[in-house]
Amino acid sequence: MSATPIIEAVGLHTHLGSSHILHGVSLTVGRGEAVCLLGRNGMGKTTTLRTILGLVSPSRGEVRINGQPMTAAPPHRIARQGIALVPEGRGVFPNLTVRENLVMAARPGVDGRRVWTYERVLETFPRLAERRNNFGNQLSGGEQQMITIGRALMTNPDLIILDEATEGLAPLIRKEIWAVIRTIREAGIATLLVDKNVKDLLALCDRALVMVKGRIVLDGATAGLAPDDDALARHLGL
Ligand SMILES: Nc1ncnc2c1ncn2[C@@H]1O[C@H](COP(=O)(O)OP(=O)(O)OP(=O)(O)O)[C@@H](O)[C@H]1O
Repeated sequence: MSATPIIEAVGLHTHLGSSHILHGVSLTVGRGEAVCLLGRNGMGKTTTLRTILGLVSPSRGEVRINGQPMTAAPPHRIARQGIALVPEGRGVFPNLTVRENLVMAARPGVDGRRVWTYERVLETFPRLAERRNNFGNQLSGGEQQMITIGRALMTNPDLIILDEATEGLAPLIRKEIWAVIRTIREAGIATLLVDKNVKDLLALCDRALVMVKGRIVLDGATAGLAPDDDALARHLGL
C-alpha cells in the first residue's frame, strides 16, 4: 500500500464572486480511509469539494492527487485519477433503464482493474436488481441515489466523494445507503463524506474534519469523538 494520500489539499483559499469563502483549508484522504467533513450550513464544505475536484479554482493553495499537482485541473482529469463524485441531487437519465444507467458508466480503474461489474453492483443494491428493467423516471429518490452510487462504483474508483447523499431520504433508505458505504469501505475504497447526520457519519468514518467559516477547526480520529463531544457540539451547533 502506498503512503501517498489520494487527496492532499494544502492551504486552499477560494473566492466565489467577491466573497472569500475558504481561508486556508488543508486536508488529506489516504488510501482506503473513510473521512467525513462536518459543519453547519454555509461553512464551505461544498466549496471545499468543488475546489478539490477542479470545479472552482482556488486563489491560493495547492491540490495534489496521488502526489501529482492537480490544482484547478479539468474535472475529467481528476476523475481519471480514480476519483468518483456522487453529487447532491441525482442526475439519473429518466429515459434509460436502471441497467443502462449503470452500464454506461463502466470503465476500468486507474490500475486497469474491473472488479465492480454490473452484476456486483446489483448484488450490492438488491433494490436495484429488482428494478433493473425500470426506467429512471419510475424510480424513487432513494433508488435514484443508489444508481448514482452504483454508477460511481462502475468506474472502479479509489475514492468516492459523497455530498449530502442521504439528503431528503427516508430513514430506512438512508440506512440502506449507509450499509452500502460500509461495504464500499470494506472493499478498500476510500470515501469522503459530507452529510448532516453527524451521528451516522461518526460511526461510519475513521476520521472527522470540522469546518467553521471556511477553516478546518478539528481534524481527528472518530474513535475519540462522541456525538455529544463538547467541541463538536459547539462547532456544529448541536
Ligand atoms: N456563487 C456564490 N457566490 C458567493 N457566495 C457563495 C456562492 N455559492 C455559495 N456561496 C456562499 O459560500 C459559503 C459556503 O457555501 P458552501 O455551499 O460551500 O457551504 P456548505 O458548508 O457546503 O453548506 P451547505 O451544507 O448549506 O451546502 C456560503 O456562505 C454560501 O452562501
